[in-house]
Amino acid sequence: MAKPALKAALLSPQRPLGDHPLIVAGPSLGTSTILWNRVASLLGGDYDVVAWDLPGHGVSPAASEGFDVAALADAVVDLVDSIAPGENFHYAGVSLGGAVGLQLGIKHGERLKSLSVQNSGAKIGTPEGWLERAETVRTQGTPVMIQGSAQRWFAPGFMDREPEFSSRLLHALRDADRFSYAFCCEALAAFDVREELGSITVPTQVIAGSLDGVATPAMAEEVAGGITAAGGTATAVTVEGISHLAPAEAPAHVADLMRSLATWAESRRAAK
Ligand SMILES: O=C(O)CCC(=O)CC(=O)O
Repeated sequence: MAKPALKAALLSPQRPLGDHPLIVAGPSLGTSTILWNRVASLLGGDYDVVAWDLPGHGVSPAASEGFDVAALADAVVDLVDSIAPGENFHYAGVSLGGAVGLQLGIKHGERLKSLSVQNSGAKIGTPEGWLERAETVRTQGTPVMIQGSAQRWFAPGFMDREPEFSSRLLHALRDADRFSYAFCCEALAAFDVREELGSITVPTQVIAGSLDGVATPAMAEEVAGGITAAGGTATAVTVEGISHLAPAEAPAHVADLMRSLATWAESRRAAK
């Protein structure tokens, strides 16, 4: 599988990297680094926050061939090495970005200080569903997804309360490259790490939205359970009243959870 090229945006204040712990944040399918703006503004005083974009989304170039979630995880490590060579980092990701986080924990665990998996799972949806979506978007473009994704992404009332922010997120979906979006769907079709969760040893939190029908609280419990069953450290938390985009819908709660995990993981590393 080809390793796609990823680009990222620094969401914390401009300053030399390295004086603060690094948080690397990953998007859900169809969104961009915008997803992390609010959490980054809450954490950016104490952490360097770098958010990456999926191929053909936001600032990342379109992919010309398919990739899997493992290749995305490899590309995230390359990205980190290009801005902070060899540095260990806290990782947070939503849905497909969370799947990349699980893959990082499995394959590149030595690089992670902590892992925050949000609105995600060890397997998301069905291969048939993703392959059908890939074909639809390849032939009709990403605008065909806007209505359905808006319903899945946001809890009822969010778009009325936050018209500008929700519209920016949906514009990222409209502007995404259709072929890259389809490749992402195919990567999700092939993604299933339920049998590999036990190899994740980095401290992990799994955040679910109580109204998320894509990545349910039960899926978050499954991830945390798979890690703890093998002796790892993981907790599952359900945030009430939100759907599929936790950092957009509940930024203060998510930032608090991420800060708690990162602080605890840093102090545990310092004590070793
Ligand atoms: O959000 C993801 O990364 C995968 C799930 C999804 O595509 C949600 C949606 O737009 O239907």
